[in-house]
Amino acid sequence: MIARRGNPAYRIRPIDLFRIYRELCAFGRRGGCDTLKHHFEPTALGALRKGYAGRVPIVEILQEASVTDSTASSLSETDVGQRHPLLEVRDLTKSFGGLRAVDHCSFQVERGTITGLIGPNGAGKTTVFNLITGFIPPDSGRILLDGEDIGHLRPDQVFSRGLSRTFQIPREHGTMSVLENLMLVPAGQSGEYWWNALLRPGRVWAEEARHLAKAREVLEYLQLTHVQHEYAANLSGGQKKLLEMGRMLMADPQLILLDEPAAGVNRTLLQSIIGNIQTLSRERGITFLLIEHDMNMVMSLCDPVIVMSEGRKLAEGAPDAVRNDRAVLEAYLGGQYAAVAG
Ligand SMILES: Nc1ncnc2c1ncn2[C@@H]1O[C@H](COP(=O)(O)OP(=O)(O)OP(=O)(O)O)[C@@H](O)[C@H]1O
Repeated sequence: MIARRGNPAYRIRPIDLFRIYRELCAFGRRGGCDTLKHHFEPTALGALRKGYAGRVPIVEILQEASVTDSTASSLSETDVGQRHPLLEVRDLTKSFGGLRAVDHCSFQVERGTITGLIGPNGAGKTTVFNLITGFIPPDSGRILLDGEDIGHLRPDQVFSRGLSRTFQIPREHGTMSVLENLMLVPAGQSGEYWWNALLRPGRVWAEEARHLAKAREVLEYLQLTHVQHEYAANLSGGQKKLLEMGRMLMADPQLILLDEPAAGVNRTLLQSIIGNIQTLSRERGITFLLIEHDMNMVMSLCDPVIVMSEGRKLAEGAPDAVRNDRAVLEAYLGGQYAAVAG
């Protein structure tokens, strides 16, 4: 596609062109240029390197391809143009006996955002998380992840599609070390089957070495290396939340749902958690949807903010707009939100 610029240095073999096209399609579905370099698969990068023989920086090529090149523009129309939000909740409803916890609730989460989900106690936020992640089935409504209906899937199936979550109360394996907690995450490990250990020991070791390297990288990233051999049960509340985040990262998620990441966390670790969310969003293109009662955190970290009340979406918008929304203030009845709104 870029070969049509007329510069022979830009010529690409058809097979590489096909790979690039395929990867650009995948990229288009995932979100813009900024996140491309983090999502590009090694095969495509290899193809690009081969095609361009290192003459142009990869990111520059991709920006050209997706922004200015005419063939790439037609790609945008056919593929990127039909791009859907990363997560879409449509008309979701869930009752527990006579109590309607989620009541025809609809909202969207756009790629690359850190979206806040707030609302007074009992508004239905955690129930929405449980529905999205397959922990409970909806009574009605749809949940679409990247356009695919995931409303009927089990939690592990949702997880394998790149959607991870944390819980209000962390669910670490207390009698295992921090490192082991991370090593457990990758699904379908060959070592889970005893015959592989006998028949394919090399494969099992190689896989374990890969997971170990990744776990160490995640620990370093989250600054938990110093507690890697500690039992998870011995960690502080904040460290357990970081460990949960680490478990998410082991799965290379595209969307992370955080349920009250600030609850029970001291100020220092809270800054670390906030910093990690921002960096992961900016550098790895991970999208976040987070429930939080700490309004200072929500207002400084999230954009947009979705407000739920009595099972429904009450308001949505930029933090400042939501902060001054009368209906939102009323829903909180002059509680902590009103205090922040000043
Ligand atoms: N498994 C359940 N069985 C019965 N009622 C439930 C169940 N889960 C939630 N509820 C009820 O549904 C309503 C919404 O609860 P939910 O936990 O989703 O609210 P929330 O907005 O997350 O509240 P909070 O901010 O206090 O965590 C509440 O009245 C709650 O008591």
